[in-house]
Amino acid sequence: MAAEKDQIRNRFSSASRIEEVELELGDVRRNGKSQEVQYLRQDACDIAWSNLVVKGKGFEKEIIKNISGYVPRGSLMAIMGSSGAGKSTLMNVLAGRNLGNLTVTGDISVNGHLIEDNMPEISAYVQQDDIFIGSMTVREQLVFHAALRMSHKKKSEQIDRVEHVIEQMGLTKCKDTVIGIPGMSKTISGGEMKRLSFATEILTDPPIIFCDEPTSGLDSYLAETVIRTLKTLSQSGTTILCTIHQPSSQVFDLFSHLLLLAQGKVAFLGPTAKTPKFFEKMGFPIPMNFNPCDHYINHIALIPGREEESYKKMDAICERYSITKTAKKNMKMVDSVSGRFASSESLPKDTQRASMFVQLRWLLWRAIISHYRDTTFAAMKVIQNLGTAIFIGLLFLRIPWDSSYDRNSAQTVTSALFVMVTSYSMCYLFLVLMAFPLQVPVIRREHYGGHYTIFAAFFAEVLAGLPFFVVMPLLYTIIIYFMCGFTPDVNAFFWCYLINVFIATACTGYGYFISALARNVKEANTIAPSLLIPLFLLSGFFIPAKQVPIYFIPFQYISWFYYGVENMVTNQWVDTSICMSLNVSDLDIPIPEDCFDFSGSLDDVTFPPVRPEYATGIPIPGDFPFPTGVPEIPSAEDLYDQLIEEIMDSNSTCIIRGERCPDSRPVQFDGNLIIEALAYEPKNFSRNNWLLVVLSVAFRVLAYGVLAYRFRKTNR
Ligand SMILES: Nc1ncnc2c1ncn2[C@@H]1O[C@H](COP(=O)(O)OP(=O)(O)OP(=O)(O)O)[C@@H](O)[C@H]1O
Repeated sequence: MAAEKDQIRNRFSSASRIEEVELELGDVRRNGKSQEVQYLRQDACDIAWSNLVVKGKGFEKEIIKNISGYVPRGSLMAIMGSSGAGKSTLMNVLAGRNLGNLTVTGDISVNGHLIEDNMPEISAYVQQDDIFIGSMTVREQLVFHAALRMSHKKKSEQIDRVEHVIEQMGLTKCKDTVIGIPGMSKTISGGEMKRLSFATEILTDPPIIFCDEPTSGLDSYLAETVIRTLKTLSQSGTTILCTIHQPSSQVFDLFSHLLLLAQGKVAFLGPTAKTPKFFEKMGFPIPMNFNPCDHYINHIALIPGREEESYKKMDAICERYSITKTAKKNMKMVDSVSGRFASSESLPKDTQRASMFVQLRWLLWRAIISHYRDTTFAAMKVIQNLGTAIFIGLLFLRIPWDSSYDRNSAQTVTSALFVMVTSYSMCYLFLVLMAFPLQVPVIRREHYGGHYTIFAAFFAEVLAGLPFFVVMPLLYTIIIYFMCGFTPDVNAFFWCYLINVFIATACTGYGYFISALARNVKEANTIAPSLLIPLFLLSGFFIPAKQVPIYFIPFQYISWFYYGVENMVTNQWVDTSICMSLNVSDLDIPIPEDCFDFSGSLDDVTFPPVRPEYATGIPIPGDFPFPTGVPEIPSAEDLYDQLIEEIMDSNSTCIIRGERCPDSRPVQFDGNLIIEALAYEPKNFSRNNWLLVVLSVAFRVLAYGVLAYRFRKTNR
């Protein structure tokens, strides 16, 4: 015994804490279970909490009702209770996580140091749900965490640690397997996921580990394996607290300590070995061949229909516990250690946050893997883009590089421009909405774990996405531009591509913003249409920009549809000509012979200008959807009418000014008329391009702001 204590004394830096170690050893011995000695690590931690009261924000009802407790270093403690007893709430409060909706009063100390909001820095928290970036392999997940959380160590040490943890958690078989996304792609098994969660958290060998339901979803063998691993860790001095639901007897036997919660109160807290005696003294001995956990829970459960009786029984058990020797000893420990030191700065830190450069480097590495490794998702993105482009091309098919627009084809091309911008925006926006919200919970958890800043995570994500937004628009533009026979001009082609890039970056920025507002993919996809439709309707295609009601003007300012469509229409039609066929022989009125000699250049009669009333393309609300938005080019008959009027009025020789159409059709008129009819303005071209760039940045800044606000420290 003396030798053991000496051994511990040598390993343990703070001599003043030896009595507690002795107490722990005493507890182990008194239960007569084993000769095992706990060789405590240098940075081992004991946890105490006093007068802890927890309420839901805005609720009067207390979830945790003024409880105090003490967990000695090196304990493996099970927190048990019936459903709704407050286990997860207590765990979250002790771990300092997920406190956004809770009001907490009371003190929590580690080694006597009062904890404020720094528990995450000195502990690991294995949460119930295993969330990862699914396109990483098991090993990459650990290498990434080692790089960020052990940046103060050499690379070789990090890799050694990764390999050690892989072996320790039995992940060797699947170390190079891609983790996968549940419900979307093939994943490693549930047990492997759980072990990977543990491996990720124990990489840095933290002195305290919180585990929320570590065995949920595991079969009995795996559950025992996981708890056995925790047992080994605790034997080296790590303090581990687990909420757990009715473990098997074998698994339960591995826990050194038990905390039973009964509707927010302590029904028992102490060495597991003392629990049977306590219940026996209460008159509830464990029946033969009965799982002790089931027995304990049965006595502290809130039974539906017998609530009053259940509460009375719970109160009796809690009161009885409070006068036991175990409770008194606990209280003594709480009183002696609680808040002994005001500052907790000297406590061992689990994680050393890497520099911003290291954070960005590794986050970018992960984001690139996440964007481009998942071949199914990448292929889906490409197919979606190219498929949409080909569909639009086929729908508005024209001879490529054909400059001879007639009335119909001018309308078709203008519609194609609008459809190109809108469907392209939708494709890109929903790609972000399908992918980014999946990453947000991972970012949230890792940010709260202190591994990196939201800024680094978001910036890396944005950077990783950019190549896609540059390359894909090129393919998209090539397909549509040629299939739809847009204006045959190299400059115009490159502008069309560039505008598509600007639109892609603007609409994906909006996608990031919506994703930042939502809690998951479903929510993001639910709110997206209502945030998108106003911007879509304000593209200027349905209602000319100048007729937008004043209260919608702010939406118009942030509508990339408006800037994008205006620029696409301008790019296509500015200073181009639209040729019309005029069949002179069809006319049944006398026209001077020379009237349609198009070879001349007389200016006596100008070709009738298309008067605004001819540009009847101003949308009619009832005529939704969009093709009505295309200005109606005046028909040849309309033009004849005008022309003949002019001829009659002027009584002059009738020769039309201008050049022949390239294909010998007689009349051409200015494409600017289409721009005018839609109330777009060519002079806005560069302004719009700049505004698209500004929107791309502004939406991303906004998305970052929302994430930073949602995941602020006080919301942890
Ligand atoms: N933020 C909150 N606001 C209001 N009530 C809350 C809040 N969080 C939890 N509760 C309530 O507190 C009680 C305890 O919840 P908690 O999740 O801690 O129980 P639990 O013991 O972990 O239950 P289970 O085993 O079913 O997960 C429940 O009645 C729950 O509805």
